[in-house]
Amino acid sequence: MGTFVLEATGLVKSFGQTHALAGVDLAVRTGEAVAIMGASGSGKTTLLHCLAGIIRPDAGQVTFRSGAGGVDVTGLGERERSRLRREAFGFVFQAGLLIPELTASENVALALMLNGMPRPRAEEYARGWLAALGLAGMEDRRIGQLSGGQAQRVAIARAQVTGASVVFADEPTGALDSATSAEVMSALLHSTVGQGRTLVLVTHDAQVAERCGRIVDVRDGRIVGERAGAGAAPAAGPAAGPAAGPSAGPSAGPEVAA
Ligand SMILES: Nc1ncnc2c1ncn2[C@@H]1O[C@H](COP(=O)(O)OP(=O)(O)OP(=O)(O)O)[C@@H](O)[C@H]1O
Repeated sequence: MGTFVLEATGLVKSFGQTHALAGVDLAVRTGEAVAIMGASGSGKTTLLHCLAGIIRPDAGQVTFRSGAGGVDVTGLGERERSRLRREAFGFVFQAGLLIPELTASENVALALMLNGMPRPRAEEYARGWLAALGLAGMEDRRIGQLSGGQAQRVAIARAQVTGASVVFADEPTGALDSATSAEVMSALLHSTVGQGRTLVLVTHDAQVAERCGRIVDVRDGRIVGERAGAGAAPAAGPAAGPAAGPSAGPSAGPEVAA
């Protein structure tokens, strides 16, 4: 029924004797915020990495935009998967993985420059996104001169400036206090599902998970339960327009960088 922005079937992944994923099916609709929860070692990050084409499962399939014209992510070679990740996906990790020697705006602009956009235009887009995420005036600070929450908002800007259809976040609030975590989650949700994009996140934090529309529980490499969170359900139909998104942030799609 219908198409999914991501559809995983029968995912199996082992590391030596460890069965990290033991048969996972998961279908994600455009505009959903899905939280993956579970104990340490249950397979959450492995699942996220398979969905995002970072690692290849031993068995099973991940399809991006299933239905006509869907992309078999698991069938792609390393180069094509890397291109798909750069153009269609965005990533936010606990540590942010920002480059400390660069400024906030350079960190964000880099994502566009890797897709071929000239630096002045990339920096202009980056500044727009940073302003939209409440960081106006901090564009020229190096990452070490920002608070943890501010740095995470830079990471959110970087994940989305390319117009990513799906943002993957692994413990995006893991290092933050609860007030800052709530702010960062608001920024993350507003700039993803608020714009009709899709968010898939891994978290240990029940409060963070509750803000998503859907919570999936993983145990021993399997999905053992699923429930609705308090977050909004996705709008029916295809991606909503950018009306609800950060107006100052140009959602430069991958085609802009061509
Ligand atoms: N690259 C790897 N090499 C070997 N074992 C791995 C590797 N990646 C994951 N594992 C193992 O696979 C299992 C699942 O790991 P995964 O990181 O997916 O769990 P997780 O639920 O995300 O855990 P955590 O909440 O602690 O981050 C664990 O037993 C882990 O040790």
